[in-house]
Amino acid sequence: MSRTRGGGRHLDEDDIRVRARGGSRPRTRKRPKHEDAREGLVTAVDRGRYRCLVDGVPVVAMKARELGRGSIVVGDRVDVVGDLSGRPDTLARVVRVRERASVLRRTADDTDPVERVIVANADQLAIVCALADPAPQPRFVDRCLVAAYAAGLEPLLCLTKADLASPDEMLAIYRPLGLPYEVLEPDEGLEELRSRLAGRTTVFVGSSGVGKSTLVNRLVPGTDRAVGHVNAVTGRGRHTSTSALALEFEGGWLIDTPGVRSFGLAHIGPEEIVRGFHDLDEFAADCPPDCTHQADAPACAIGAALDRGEADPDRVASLRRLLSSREGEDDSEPAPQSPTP
Ligand SMILES: Nc1nc2c(ncn2[C@@H]2O[C@H](COP(=O)(O)OP(=O)(O)OP(=O)(O)O)[C@@H](O)[C@H]2O)c(=O)[nH]1
Ligand SMILES: [Zn+2]
Repeated sequence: MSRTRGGGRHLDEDDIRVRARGGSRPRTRKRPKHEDAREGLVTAVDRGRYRCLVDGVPVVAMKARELGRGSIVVGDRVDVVGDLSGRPDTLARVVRVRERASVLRRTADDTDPVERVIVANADQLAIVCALADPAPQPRFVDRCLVAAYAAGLEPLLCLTKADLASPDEMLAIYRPLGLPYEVLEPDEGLEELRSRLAGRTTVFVGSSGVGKSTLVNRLVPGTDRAVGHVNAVTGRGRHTSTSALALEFEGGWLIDTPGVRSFGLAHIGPEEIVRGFHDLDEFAADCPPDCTHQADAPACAIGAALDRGEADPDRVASLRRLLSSREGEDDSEPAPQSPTP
């Protein structure tokens, strides 16, 4: 039972708005609890339409009015009612968003007070960074790490284009963080990476040209078409404007984020970053309120632990670098190799 008034004609955004505002809605027989709702997973969002996988069938849905302004994002587990056939020109309704196990957020830049949830329920953040062409951007990686720690996602560093340059320098920077990482070449197998992705929900982020699409395509062949030419929500032939797209992968999900080039970190406090450093977090409990934990912070307990030889200097340097990554705005330029004390 499609909600179209005029039969199975093409629905567009205006149709929906008109109908949602319209006063006479003979179709709504009240089903307050939506007992017939089925659970779905949101795999793409495009201008008020949600593509949901419901019992293995991709269904396009709109948001039920009763949900108000709350956001629905890729990765959300939702309850869906209405036409769940998945046939063209049918439109179901999302009536509930289930509690999220995690939310990955961003702001447009570090001063933007409006934070936006990009993806829900992910558990891993694959940070794609090229070793050359474009030059590695540790600053971008740092900001992604901060976003991952704040969201409670496990970071996974994917260093691409290893055929062009050595990973040694980048690995030296990130080794103290104990990150899982993958060094990737175009002609080498992806077995280890695959095993790290299987059964999990992984968000891929990367700045332009680092080879993220190439990598996602190698993992899930055929996504090029889905992303580039066919609208991921409606399946129709026009370019998509989705900001994220979930692809099934070996018992889990890969979530590509074509529109996400950087993370504004305005919404993330220093505590959330320190929380990602389990070995330093306990020292921080003794810091004065609003401690910056930087080298010049008075009475910083992390600094004191460093002086006593109880904190790992490389870890402290990494923490300080991540803390200061909140202060800049521009992700796009390669980071100056700042020698952190
Ligand atoms: N040498 C080399 N080139 C690669 C590798 N991976 C991707 N490339 C090339 O790098 C360029 C950018 O790759 P994309 O996969 O489009 O990069 P992207 O990160 O998706 O960037 P956008 O398309 O801007 O989102 C393309 O010309 C690829 O062929 C690699 O491992 N080695
Ligand atoms: Zn401190």
